[in-house]
Amino acid sequence: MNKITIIGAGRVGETTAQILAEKELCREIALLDVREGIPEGIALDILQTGPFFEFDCSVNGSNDPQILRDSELVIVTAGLARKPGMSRSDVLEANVRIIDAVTDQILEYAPDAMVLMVSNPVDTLTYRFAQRSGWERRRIFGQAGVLDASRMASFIAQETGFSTLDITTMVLGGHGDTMVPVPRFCTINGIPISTFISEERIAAIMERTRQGGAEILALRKNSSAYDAPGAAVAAMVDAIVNNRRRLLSCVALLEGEYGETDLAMGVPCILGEKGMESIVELSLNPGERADFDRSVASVRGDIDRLRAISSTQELE
Ligand SMILES: NC(=O)c1ccc[n+]([C@@H]2O[C@H](COP(=O)([O-])OP(=O)(O)OC[C@H]3O[C@@H](n4cnc5c(N)ncnc54)[C@H](O)[C@@H]3O)[C@@H](O)[C@H]2O)c1
Ligand SMILES: O=C(O)C[C@H](O)C(=O)O
Repeated sequence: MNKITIIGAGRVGETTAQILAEKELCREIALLDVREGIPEGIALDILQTGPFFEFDCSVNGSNDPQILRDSELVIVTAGLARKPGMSRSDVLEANVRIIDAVTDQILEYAPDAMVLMVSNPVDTLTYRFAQRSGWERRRIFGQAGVLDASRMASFIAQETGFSTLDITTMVLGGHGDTMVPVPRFCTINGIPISTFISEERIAAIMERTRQGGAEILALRKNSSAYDAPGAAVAAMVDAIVNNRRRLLSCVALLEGEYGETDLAMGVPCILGEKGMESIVELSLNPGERADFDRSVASVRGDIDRLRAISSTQELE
């Protein structure tokens, strides 16, 4: 891939840019932010790590949205992060205004790009981008399940002492407290985790996964997570750039899959050079389906709030 632009040169944006550069996932990385000097400063700083990490792609920053021109992929990390005690949905109102502004810039300067949404609440903002852009859904997806699955894998590794390299996990649903870790689809080198971990401990790992973002936020205090989120975004970019057609849990627009429409949420997707190429429909058992439905209801609650915010904005 030639050019990737990251909108929002904050903690997640900066970490993502550094990893993309280190992995040389494109020839040009651009950072766009509203804070004066910051995107230029971060870009220069990352560029100067090139001799150590042996990359030679360019890294540029700007406050000018024209930097989006020629981007093949745009990663959106602009917006407020929650503070301790808040849910991700509590920043919906502030972030929808930012995402609308960013969407209009993408439509103007990078109308042929793919968009990877990261800003929270990510399911609802992915949906918002889709509504406002009217783009085909394969070009629009969000990051949530890759991060949540990596958290779950880390907890399973800690529990069992086995290598994370052998651990496969799957987390579906909305990226909030109702997310759906699915232990039936979690294995250690193909062997179900229930072979090694008791039912009670699996339940504890599922709950810790649901609270994974809040746990980091409580410890870091003034910052939500950004190291693992940046790595999760980079894993999705790697799948696209190298056309790996990986099966990853991504936020995707549902058009009848899982019996849902007019909704974006975490489901297993095939991610490759064309973007979100298809959604894989898993057969969920009654308990998993009930958890999934609870998550659907939660994301739909945010989408209803989104509609209320939109109509208020139209009146302003
Ligand atoms: N989906 C996930 O898994 C996941 C993981 C981590 C963080 N997040 C979310 O990502 C977002 C960013 O988190 P962060 O920790 O990097 O926050 P941050 O405050 O460090 O960075 C946000 C950046 O956005 C910029 N910004 C605001 N309005 C803008 C605009 N209109 N155009 C361009 N830039 C703009 C700010 O100036 C700031 O630099 C938050 O909403 C957070 O909740 C999501
Ligand atoms: O927890 C947050 O608010 C940030 C992000 O969604 C995360 O899961 O780390």
